[in-house]
Amino acid sequence: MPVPILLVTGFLGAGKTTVVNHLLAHAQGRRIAAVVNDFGAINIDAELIAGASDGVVSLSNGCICCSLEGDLLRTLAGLLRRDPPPEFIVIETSGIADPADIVRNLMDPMIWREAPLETVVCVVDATTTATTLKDDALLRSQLRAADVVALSKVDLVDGAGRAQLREAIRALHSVAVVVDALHGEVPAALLFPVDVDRVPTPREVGARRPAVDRFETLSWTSERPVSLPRLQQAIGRLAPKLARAKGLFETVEQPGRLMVFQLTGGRATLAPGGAPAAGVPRARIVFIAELGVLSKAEIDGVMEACTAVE
Ligand SMILES: Nc1nc2c(ncn2[C@@H]2O[C@H](COP(=O)(O)OP(=O)(O)OP(=O)(O)O)[C@@H](O)[C@H]2O)c(=O)[nH]1
Repeated sequence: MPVPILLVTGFLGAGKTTVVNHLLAHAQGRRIAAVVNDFGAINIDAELIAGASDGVVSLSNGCICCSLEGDLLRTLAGLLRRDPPPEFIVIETSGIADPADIVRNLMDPMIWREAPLETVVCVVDATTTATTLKDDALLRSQLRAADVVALSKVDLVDGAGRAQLREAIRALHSVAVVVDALHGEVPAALLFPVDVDRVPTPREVGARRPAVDRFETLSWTSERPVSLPRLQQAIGRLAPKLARAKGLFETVEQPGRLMVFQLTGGRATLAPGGAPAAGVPRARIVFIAELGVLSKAEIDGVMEACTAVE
């Protein structure tokens, strides 16, 4: 039986992991394997994915649309050799991935025969303005690859903003189904094929584009817990330069449990995470910025002050 692939794409921090987690939580007994690509050296997403019944494979420190494309194909081949193989495979791209290149690779005849690409979902942060969507080539490419556009964070915009964004999406890519996806809620029927005997049609893909390095990732780790008031100050300083940050760490205030830190679209949030794992640093944060905007020395300088003992 072919194993359908669901590709989840979308810009940095759009809400892809949230969509994947919602999907896995509503898998209704289906055996799903998740492949998660984080651009940074530390794959935070793999730890934030819960409930992939057939396991999570993490690909980090590069992008599966370019530097890690061979790793993706090898990973898929490995999943298909499992006994029993998964019933579905979900691939979460990194936020800087151009899905057109991934789609092209997934049409490799060997992969296509055993694991056809069924659906491409593009998660779009509903707070994105119509102008940004039109002006950003990467966002446009992510959108144009999609069968389904899932609007995340609809709770953060009013009806008029949402309507404008929907109109801009329709103007760029009228064939996609656009749905509101508050906290990742995309209807399963849009993602899982109803008719398992139907073979997906191969997709048209354009010529390969040269990879353009627009973002870089910097990782910071520490064996010491983070002080929350100091972190707040540090993020206040760094935020204007950041496209995205996320991390897992213990805090001075509540040692012995992990906090999940997220910064996207200038909004920082902190949520309780699981128990700290042995053998990994107590604090791990990945920062993503436009090339040349931030240096490792600056990150280290600002972040080390968050752990300094009085
Ligand atoms: N308010 C609100 N926040 C959301 C919603 N969906 C996702 N988020 C938050 O947005 C932040 C980023 O979500 P993720 O799912 O990690 O985004 P991502 O696209 O996987 O991020 P990258 O993999 O780093 O590109 C997290 O703090 C989520 O909790 C939503 O519908 N509403």
